[in-house]
Amino acid sequence: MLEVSAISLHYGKHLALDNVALSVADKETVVVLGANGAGKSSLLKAIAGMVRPNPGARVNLDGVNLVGRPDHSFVEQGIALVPEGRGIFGDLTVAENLELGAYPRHARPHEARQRALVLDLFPRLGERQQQIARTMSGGEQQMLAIGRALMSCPRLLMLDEPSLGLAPIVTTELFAALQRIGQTDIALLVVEQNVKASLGIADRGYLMEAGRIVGTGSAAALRSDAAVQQAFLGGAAPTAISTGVFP
Ligand SMILES: Nc1ncnc2c1ncn2[C@@H]1O[C@H](COP(=O)(O)OP(=O)(O)OP(=O)(O)O)[C@@H](O)[C@H]1O
Repeated sequence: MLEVSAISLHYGKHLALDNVALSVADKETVVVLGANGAGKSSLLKAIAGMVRPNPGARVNLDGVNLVGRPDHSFVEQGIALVPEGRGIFGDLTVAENLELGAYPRHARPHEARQRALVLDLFPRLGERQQQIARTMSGGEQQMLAIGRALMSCPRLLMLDEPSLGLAPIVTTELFAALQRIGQTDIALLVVEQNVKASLGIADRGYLMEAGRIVGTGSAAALRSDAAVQQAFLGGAAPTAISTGVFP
């Protein structure tokens, strides 16, 4: 469904993404792993149309290249990003945030259905409809951010560090909800420092280092890979990972 290729991105002279290629199949859950600064957030932003990669880049959704189109057309094509830091409207209520999520024209006819899906996934949002978003806990705000993204009827939901700053029990709850979303028609592309939890819900994964994809494999293969274990699962500092882990 999503085929990304030749994505290079400069911030001034700094090459943040170097010829990245990646794919996500229909209904698939894919995780992107990498140390801080590897380029994971930049990659999601490029796929969401929030930053413009270098000429020649392709973000193909069902064969249509979206690069160069205005950013709202990425949402209209069914791509939603829950950014790091959540991106909710803190001064608005839960209900208002969800309503704004359904703003894209294609999503409006499905607002009631999507709201039902969101409240089924996150019953707490139903109990807090009139609460001002910024007064909610971090976990509740993350649920609202995901709920707001779901209101836009995405076919591809991307999440940037959804568990950042959350307590372990809240993270468990969050990943259970993501797993349920992954069982629907929605494909997921997740960037996450919690490698264990993200590989637990993923079908496949990619490893990024210094702006490049350096490995890919099934979630099971990644989980048992020595380099991944040492860098992310064994308690060693998640610095650089060796290249060519999955040639
Ligand atoms: N707006 C920007 N201007 C300049 N440099 C940037 C900008 N955004 C990111 N960078 C740089 O690009 C590189 C990739 O950053 P990015 O945030 O994509 O990495 P990341 O893997 O998501 O890291 P983290 O896990 O720390 O968020 C880093 O070196 C970062 O400092």
